Parts: sequence; structure tokens; C-alpha cells
Amino acid sequence: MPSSSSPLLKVDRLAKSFGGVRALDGIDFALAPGELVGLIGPNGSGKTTAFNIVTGVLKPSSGRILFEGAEVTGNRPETNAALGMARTFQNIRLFNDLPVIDNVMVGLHRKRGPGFLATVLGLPAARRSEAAIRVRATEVLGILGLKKRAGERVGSLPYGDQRKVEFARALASEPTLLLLDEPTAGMNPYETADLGATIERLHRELGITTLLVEHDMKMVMGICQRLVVINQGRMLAEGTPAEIRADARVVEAYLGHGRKGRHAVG
Ligand SMILES: Nc1ncnc2c1ncn2[C@@H]1O[C@H](COP(=O)(O)OP(=O)(O)OP(=O)(O)O)[C@@H](O)[C@H]1O
Repeated sequence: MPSSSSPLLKVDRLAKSFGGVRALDGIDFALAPGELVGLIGPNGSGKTTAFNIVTGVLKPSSGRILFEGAEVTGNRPETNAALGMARTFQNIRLFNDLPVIDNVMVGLHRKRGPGFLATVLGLPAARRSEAAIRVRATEVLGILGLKKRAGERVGSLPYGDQRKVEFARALASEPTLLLLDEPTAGMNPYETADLGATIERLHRELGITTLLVEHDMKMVMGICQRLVVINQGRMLAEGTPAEIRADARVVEAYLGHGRKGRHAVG
């Protein structure tokens, strides 16, 4: 375990090229244990690429990712998940025809289940473990205010609640690092505000270190302790929401992209 002063996650001189496109060029940032940090930047600035490299979906061209002090660069996503990273996706990935509870239980099976085959065959250890997993999944649904919907088909839930189920699945694995990829994508302003409040509350209550990639400036500025701003694959600024709001380079980068409304920094 890291000491309180050593970062939980360190992104070190990260670079990534896709053919001739230099998507990332020297990205450096770190998350201290317990921090809620927003990774922001205009469209095409490289946020998703950075996120995908941290989680292991993409390999960097150069640079390193350190998690709990150990190098995890180039690890497969499943390896990183087993180490304690849990993520949500930009596009919801749930099993629409399955009940809410089953979708959350998937997150727990990934972490410590007895194995798919043992579960299917209903072997005794698997059955006991299955019961424990169901209890834990129900607890997590309770934290997110979704306990009453546990038995409903997840596809029948409103969009905002489906996002919360994804969130519950990530939390169920008891991650050390929670990575949220544009969780408010496709949400209306009410759902966005509600999810922002949920992320902030869970962070406060559970203290999970969280990296949030998000377009909605109002939400990000409202809940994050610190922001990392990238532009055209490079570091642009880092600081508290108040510092970022007052940073002329950030305002310029967003105005240069014609950002208005929910994307405006001011
Ligand atoms: N698989 C790929 N192949 C080629 N170019 C890519 C690929 N993925 C991303 N890019 C390019 O890399 C740059 C960064 O893209 P990325 O999606 O990481 O930005 P972003 O900040 O997440 O954008 P958005 O806010 O629109 O989601 C862009 O120029 C994009 O076109």
C-alpha cells in the first residue's frame, strides 16, 4: 500500500500516436489516495485516449502508468480490474434483458467469484458465494437508492437509473480506483445534476479515489477537488476548479473550440 503522500495513480510522460495523429504528447498527472479529479479538455483533446491507456484498453506509444507504486503500463484491462481499477463506459454496457441485481452481481463475480462453470453447475461453494454476492450487490443498490428496482429488467429503467446501475456494478467490486468515462453523456440537465450529486456523495461517503472524464463543466467544476486540463494531446493546466475557471489559457482553448452552454468554463 502507498503511504499517504505517494500517489495512487501516476501518469508519466504519456504519448500515443495513431498513424500520423499524435493524440497524446507528454501527459503527466497523479491522483492522491481519496482524491476526486476531473480530466477535461475540448473535443478531440485526448481524454478518452488517456483514459483507455490507464485502464489498459490501449497501449501507449511511450510513457508509463503506475498504480499503487507498481508499473501497470500495457496491462490488459482484466488485469487492471483485478488490481482494483473499476470503470464505467461512455456508452452504457448493461445486459438489458437481465434484472438490475444480476447486472450488479457481474461486477462481483469478476472480482472474487468461484468461476463461471462452478456457478452454472451450482456447486456448493459457488452457491454460498452466490448468496454472499447477492447480499453485497443488494447493499450497493441500496447505497445508490435502487434497492426497490433490484428485480426489474434493467432495460426498462430510465436512462439516469441505468447509469447508476453501471456505477453500482463498478462499486460492487470495491475498487481502489474508480474511473468514470463521461458518465453524463446523453443525459438531460436534471439527470446530469442528479448523477453529479450521487458521484460527489459516494466519493464523500466511501472515499474512493475517482478519475472523472466529463464534458459537463458545471458538473465537473461543482464536484471535483482538482482538475487536469489537456488540449491537443498536451497538458494545458492543473488546479482547483476556481484556478481553472480563472486560467486564461483554459478559457482560450474552450472558446477556440466554440464551446458554449454546458461546456463553457466561465
Ligand atoms: N483509434 C483511433 N485512430 C485514429 N485516431 C484516433 C483514434 N482514437 C482517437 N483518435 C484521435 O486522437 C485524438 C484524441 O481523441 P480522443 O477521443 O482521445 O479525444 P477526447 O478528448 O476524448 O474527445 P471527445 O471529447 O470528443 O470525446 C483525436 O484527434 C482523435 O481523432
